[in-house]
Amino acid sequence: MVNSAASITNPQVTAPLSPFGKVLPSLAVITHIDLGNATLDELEQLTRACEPATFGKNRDDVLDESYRKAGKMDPDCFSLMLDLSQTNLKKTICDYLLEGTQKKDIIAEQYKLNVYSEGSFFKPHVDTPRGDKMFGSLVIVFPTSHDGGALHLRHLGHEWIFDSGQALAAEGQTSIGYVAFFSDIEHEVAPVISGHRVTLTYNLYFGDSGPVSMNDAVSALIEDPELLANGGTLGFGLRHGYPITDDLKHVYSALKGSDAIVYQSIRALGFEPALYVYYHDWSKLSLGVLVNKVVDFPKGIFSDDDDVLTLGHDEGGIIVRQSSGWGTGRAPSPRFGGKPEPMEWVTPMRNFNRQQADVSLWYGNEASSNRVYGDVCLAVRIGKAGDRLAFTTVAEQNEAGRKRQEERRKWRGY
Ligand SMILES: O=C(O)CCC(=O)C(=O)O
Ligand SMILES: [Fe+2]
Repeated sequence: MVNSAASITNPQVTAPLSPFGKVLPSLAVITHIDLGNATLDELEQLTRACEPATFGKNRDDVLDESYRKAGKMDPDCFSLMLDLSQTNLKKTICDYLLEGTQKKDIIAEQYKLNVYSEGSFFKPHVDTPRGDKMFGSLVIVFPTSHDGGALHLRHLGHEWIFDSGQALAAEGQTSIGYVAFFSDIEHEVAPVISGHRVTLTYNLYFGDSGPVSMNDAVSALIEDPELLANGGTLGFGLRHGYPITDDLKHVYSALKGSDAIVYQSIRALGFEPALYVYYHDWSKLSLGVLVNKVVDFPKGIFSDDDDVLTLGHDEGGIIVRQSSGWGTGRAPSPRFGGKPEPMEWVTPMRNFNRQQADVSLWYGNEASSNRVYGDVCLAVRIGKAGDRLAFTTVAEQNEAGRKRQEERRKWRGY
């Protein structure tokens, strides 16, 4: 989700107004309202010119005022002086919402003008996707004073609230509020207590150069001889949240949206993307360990050189080192024999699927209580430049991990 109050001076809407609701062109009364300075009377006129808003239910548009109470005006009944291409909104949405190779063209299709006056609301719902390429919605809230009418967005137990009435009132200059969110986000407009919440909704689509070309984008990335020249691991942070239990097997078939596209594109190129929990080593920032399950970290203090990395490695994990960026020079624990595998993050790690555990570990010569964090990602092994498909397979890695785990068990005596 992105939201903000963008500074745009005097957004204006021109609307044909009629006391009869839907305006027929021949009967239309053309009125112009400056939504940056609208009077109460103008807003009431705008409200009256709207039709009751319907909502999409099983492919039908349904009118049910116990579910959605608001006014709507179709785009052929108004024209706006707000031109999205004159703002940086599409760029902002692209920067915050889209990742990696999806960061291309966005098409924002004007959908409806809505007026939520006193007592209006829209109960929890997800927007009906209009076509394969639709990935989300954008709501613009004009600076007309209102109390209540906050937009609540919910996803996997998280909730974000955008109280446009408060946010816009707090802005020093005339501004619009905006929220953009993915199509699978449940959202709700709380009842408007007073005033008028005037919004414009857009359907957001990927342009032609969007994720359909993901295969090409991933293949261009892998063909770059400077990227992991000697082979290594590419990491993709997951964009969506999934219910995680102790292993990750069930997540493969549940992958959604851009996560599914990345996964399929990589497989189509002959590589083997796999899901891992990436446990961070906070004391050595560029290092981490990829484990194909949630690690049940032991309680209690271990030997001197136990740390998150070695414990993860003992569980069959692969120690990886970010190959560029800050902190890349620090060494892993001496007990870990092999060299960490170089890793490049293609899309940043997100914490939607965070696993955490409290452990007591040795850092330097002091035992301390630590919270260990693991985030789920897709990782792909690639061979060296020129021979990218010569990579260690997931089965080979798992076998090596299993042997290591067995050795550690013997060594620890359990
Ligand atoms: O007005 C809003 O903030 C959201 C409206 C909405 O959910 C919709 O039009 O589908
Ligand atoms: Fe909606």
